[in-house]
Amino acid sequence: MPQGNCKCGGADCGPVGAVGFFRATNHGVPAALADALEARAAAFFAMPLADKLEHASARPLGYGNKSIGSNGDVGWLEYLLLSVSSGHGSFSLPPSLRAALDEYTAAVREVGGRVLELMADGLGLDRTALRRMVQVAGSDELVRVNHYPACPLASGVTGFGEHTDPQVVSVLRSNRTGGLQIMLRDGRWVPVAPDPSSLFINVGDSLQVLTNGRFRSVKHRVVAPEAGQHSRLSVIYFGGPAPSQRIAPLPELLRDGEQSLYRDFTWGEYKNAAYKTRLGDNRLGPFEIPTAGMEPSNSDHHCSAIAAVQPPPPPPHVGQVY
Ligand SMILES: O=C(O)CCC(=O)C(=O)O
Ligand SMILES: [Fe+2]
Repeated sequence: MPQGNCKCGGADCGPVGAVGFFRATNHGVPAALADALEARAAAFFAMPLADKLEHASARPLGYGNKSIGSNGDVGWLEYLLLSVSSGHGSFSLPPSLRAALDEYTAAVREVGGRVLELMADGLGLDRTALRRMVQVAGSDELVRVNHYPACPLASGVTGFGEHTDPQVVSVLRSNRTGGLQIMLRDGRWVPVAPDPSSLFINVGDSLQVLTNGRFRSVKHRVVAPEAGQHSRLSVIYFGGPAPSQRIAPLPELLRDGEQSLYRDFTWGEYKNAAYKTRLGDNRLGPFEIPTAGMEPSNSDHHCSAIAAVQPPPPPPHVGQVY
């Protein structure tokens, strides 16, 4: 970011560990906005379940509890999922929460847009080439507030099962409670040290396709806090395109003779296909074009019931860029 830093922390920035995930500091989103949202969201999640369920009518948008998507994925969490573009959807929220969400989302959306401009610059594209796909009338931008209470009875419980984010880019902030883990290219899971003053940027599946695999979406998951730990609260902005947006490797990026790794699809088609799958499935699998000498990627990863996740090995490096 022009006035910020995207730090690269050494060994894990190399070819083995380079995945589409980094931490942005000095991003310009005032801490007061995030703090206000965190307080309002905590008050919302502290309400009786019956009151919260009144906000669950707009599925898949609205309030959700333990169930993620409609295909049986569960996690130890509750959440609010809202559309940014359509004014957070049609259901009512406490006005103070809505106002805090609006203000925070506008600020973090700007960070997402600027990250996309810098990525486009770095790729030698027109500066607006990526941003204009997701920050345009009709685009499918979402904001999600996840609340993971401490699990009193067990440790290592799945809060949010492993997955990649389907959109172009995601911008995440959490409170001081950890739990987020990402998978390095060699399959190792590493914890991400929580840092409420930073924003964590994820490459989504759509950006992987647009760059023909130059930028890779990163698998991530969340382990719920244990008894005695504070709840984890995270807020994520997802930059997704308009349903009619064609998702295909950008021709400007393809070198002479370079084959597209994916067949063309629209964001609407991808979303429809993704909603029929499980969270941990390789949702790009059906769109991959097998290339000579390359196995199609494995698409039978499932992360289903609330279950203990394999504890990660000691982290080789924590908290910066992976
Ligand atoms: O809550 C988190 O830290 C991450 C959640 C997540 O990956 C998501 O909502 O897509
Ligand atoms: Fe995610």
